Amino acid sequence: MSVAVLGAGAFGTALAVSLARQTPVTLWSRDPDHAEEMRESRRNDRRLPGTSFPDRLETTSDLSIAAGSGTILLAVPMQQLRATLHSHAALLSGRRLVACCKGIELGTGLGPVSVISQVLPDATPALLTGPSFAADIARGLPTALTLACADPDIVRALQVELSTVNLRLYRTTDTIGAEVGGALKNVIAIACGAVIGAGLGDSARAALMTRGYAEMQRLALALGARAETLAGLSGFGDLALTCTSELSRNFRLGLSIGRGQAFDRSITVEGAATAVAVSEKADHTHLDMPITTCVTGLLNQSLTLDEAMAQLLARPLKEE
Ligand SMILES: NC(=O)C1=CN([C@@H]2O[C@H](COP(=O)(O)OP(=O)(O)OC[C@H]3O[C@@H](n4cnc5c(N)ncnc54)[C@H](O)[C@@H]3O)[C@@H](O)[C@H]2O)C=CC1
Ligand SMILES: O=C(CO)COP(=O)(O)O
Repeated sequence: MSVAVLGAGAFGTALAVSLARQTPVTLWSRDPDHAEEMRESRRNDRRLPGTSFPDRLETTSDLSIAAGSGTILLAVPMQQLRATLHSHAALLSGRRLVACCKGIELGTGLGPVSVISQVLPDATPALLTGPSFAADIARGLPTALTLACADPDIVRALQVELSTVNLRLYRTTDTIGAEVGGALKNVIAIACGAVIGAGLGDSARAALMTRGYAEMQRLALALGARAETLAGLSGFGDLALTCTSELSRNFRLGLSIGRGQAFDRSITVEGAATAVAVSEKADHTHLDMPITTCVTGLLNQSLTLDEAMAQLLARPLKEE
């Protein structure tokens, strides 16, 4: 079996490097210069510096070559997923497509599996998500992730195909739970970064993580997910990683908000758009998502951090 990874960012490259230690992998970049640069240097210095490519990793900017692989991983940012699928619909239709992005689409409120299903109804969509930094995967450090696909036979086959000696995949058929956990944990990580950046303390962070988890569960259950999925790697696991590590870009965006510093908006920070998308969804469905709403307010500068904290602390007292 061979694998293609579409999107030569940090995560796509890390997955390609990891998988190419055991199987042939084609890494596709939309930019021919980038694909050629990687082919010559055997590295991706633009997005994942310091990692050498295994022999079985090839790069290309020709999607018809990449699409010859049996399984296709989509490692483009969430808000670019629909455009990528539309641009290459003829080659991707009817294929096994494993989304590797985390987020909820602006405008539609859909997660990655749902976007694939909508754009390419003949494809078999899956989602690879959970706690992992690209740098850790590329170095071959021990990692465990969730692989979600509605089809129980296909998810088993993909689990075997995409697990490696260092990358252990757990499977689930609950794609909604996996989508929501991976998306919302980034929003909560921005909130946690903000309180740490402002010096509000580890106790405040623990409160946000726990109540943020309650928001993740509330949204996921309302959409038909299973509670145990949220307790797994794609939910609790990724929340724990992202809210506690400065390697996380979402957490670092929060830190910069808390410290009143500028942040480079060209960096991929999925939680920013997802906060807006989820706030809209919460409004339509009358779901109570106070932390997500506050993060949206911080990002669009309609709220200061002091005002956001005051709002959260002044909410009516309730049962846990
Ligand atoms: N970096 C990490 O540690 C991890 C990232 N992820 C997820 O992976 C996804 C991608 O993140 P990164 O790779 O880190 O981002 P990145 O910013 O390093 O790379 C994104 C890549 O997507 C490409 N791209 C953007 N729009 C495109 C389009 N329309 N068509 C083709 N290619 C396009 C860009 O050229 C770039 O190479 C995100 O959803 C992120 O949440 C998940 C786990 C870990
Ligand atoms: O998803 C991730 C860890 O699981 C990566 O986090 P960031 O996108 O915040 O860097």
